[in-house]
Amino acid sequence: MAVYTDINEIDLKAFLAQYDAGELLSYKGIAEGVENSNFLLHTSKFPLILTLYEKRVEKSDLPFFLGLMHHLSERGLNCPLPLPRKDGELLGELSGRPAALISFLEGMWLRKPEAQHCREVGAALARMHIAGEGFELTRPNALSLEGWQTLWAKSEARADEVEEGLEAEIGAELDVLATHWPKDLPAGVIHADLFPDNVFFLGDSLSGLIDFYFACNDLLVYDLSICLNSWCFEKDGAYNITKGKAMIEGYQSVRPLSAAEIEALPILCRGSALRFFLTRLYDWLTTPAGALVVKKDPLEYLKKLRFHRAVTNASEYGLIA
Ligand SMILES: Nc1ncnc2c1ncn2[C@@H]1O[C@H](COP(=O)(O)OP(=O)(O)OP(=O)(O)O)[C@@H](O)[C@H]1O
Ligand SMILES: N[C@@H](CCO)C(=O)O
Repeated sequence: MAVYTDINEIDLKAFLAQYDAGELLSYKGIAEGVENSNFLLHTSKFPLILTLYEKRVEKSDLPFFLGLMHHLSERGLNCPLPLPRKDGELLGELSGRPAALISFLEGMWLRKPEAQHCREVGAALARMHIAGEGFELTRPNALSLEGWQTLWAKSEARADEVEEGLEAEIGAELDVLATHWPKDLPAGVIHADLFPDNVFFLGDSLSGLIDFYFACNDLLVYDLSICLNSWCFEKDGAYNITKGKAMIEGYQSVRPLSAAEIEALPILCRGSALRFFLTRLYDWLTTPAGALVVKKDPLEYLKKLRFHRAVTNASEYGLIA
């Protein structure tokens, strides 16, 4: 359960009084997620999500995340809208953490997405990339090449505890990625964590995207590689080419990829698999036993990384030339 910071009713009522949000009727912690503490609030006016920002979120990045949700929402993307306080600020403080209220989005995330859902996610991702144009703030990707090196330095010495030989394998992978990472591809605002639990559906229709707390400026097609990794593999570790093809077609129905972007897909998929392997590995090694959070398996992403390493051509993802 991701409630790292607890709140009490008195503090919450005082916090809420800074907003034009009505009277508090009820609140409860939300069990999902691993990054921040989330609560569902019911007030006399509307339901709201209260987020307390935890370890991996820099306070100085919050204007980017909250401003981006506002920007995307104004451009017609269905995503949560931060509620301004009476003084106009989007960010407040509760229980010693930076905190914000955002609108509640109807829908549920899919435990077993199918190809048709992957197609919708691809299209929604491309719409987000286009809607992000013109956003005036920028934020470099803290979890790209340099950030991976920093994370790795913190886990490297204990990596072989997780699987024998990992220290050498990941060290070599980082070198390959540093040498071959593409630079001159179309860039813009990316979501950077568009996993199934961050996409809501009502029935079979996509109803919205949430959790913009890794959003940043990076290569647009890198974001697609994150979605291929998180949506298009089966539980047994096999890549589902039907889902991959549907996702890429969905994306291209809104924003066609250039030849250079297509060519870069295998290396980008390797990078994004490594990114999630590294954050999971770090959490695996450092989260204390008994913490109220479900740790995610780093080896799931190691298997994906190995799959991508063997890919020689983007057509293996389901792309039709
Ligand atoms: N705007 C929203 N509307 C409805 N439910 C929401 C909203 N934001 C968050 N939630 C609920 O809270 C849960 C956790 O939210 P979120 O994914 O932002 O947390 P996180 O800790 O950042 O998670 P992650 O592990 O995906 O990074 C979601 O799965 C969803 O159930
Ligand atoms: N989506 C991430 C967690 C949030 O960074 C993962 O599954 O590892």
